[in-house]
Amino acid sequence: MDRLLDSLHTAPIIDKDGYEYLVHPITNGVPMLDPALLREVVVEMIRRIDTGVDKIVVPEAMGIHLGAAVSLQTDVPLVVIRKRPYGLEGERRLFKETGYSDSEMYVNDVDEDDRIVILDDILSTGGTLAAICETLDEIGCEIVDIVVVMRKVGGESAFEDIEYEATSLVDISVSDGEVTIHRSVADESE
Ligand SMILES: O=P(O)(O)OC[C@H]1O[C@H](OP(=O)(O)OP(=O)(O)O)[C@H](O)[C@@H]1O
Ligand SMILES: Nc1ncnc2[nH]cnc12
Repeated sequence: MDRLLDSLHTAPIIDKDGYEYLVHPITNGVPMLDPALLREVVVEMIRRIDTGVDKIVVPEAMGIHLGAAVSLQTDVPLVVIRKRPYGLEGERRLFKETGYSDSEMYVNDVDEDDRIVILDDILSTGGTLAAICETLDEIGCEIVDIVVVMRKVGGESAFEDIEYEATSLVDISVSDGEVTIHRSVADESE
């Protein structure tokens, strides 16, 4: 996890209307994503999921590179929850709130009884993952694992109100222009 931990200390932090926002290769694709960093993260994510599931589900946009890499390695099909509707039969709309935006997303191709792994880059206010889990529950899927690269700790999380647990590779806080690392999976092997 050296690459991920090092990259967190060098990532720029910008102000989004008072919200301290980390600009990181995994969460933004900016600064550019080193393949060795992506590989390190994806290997750790795959270690933490049941690869015998029916589908990997990721939200657009910054779940896509992670989901694509995990899908290639595991042969599990990838479903992307999109920010635009296609109007296809069975499409479901969800409403999500994050720390800096409110928006709609659209779920296609997830069916009752599907066994699902959800992946994403970051769990921050939890609004995105809470909305996704609620919608997959309504459809009648089984959410087997939820894995994120980073979890922001120290704030309120909508995700705490729901029955699922998310595994993170690293827990961070972002404050006064600095990232603090609270825990990482690297600690588990010590
Ligand atoms: O826990 P939350 O507060 O919901 O924040 C986490 C979400 O925020 C980001 O997505 P964003 O909606 O900014 O879209 P992007 O992936 O297109 O950058 C990120 O990729 C997560 O999906
Ligand atoms: N890149 C990011 N930095 C800080 N908080 C976030 N919440 C969602 N994405 C984030």
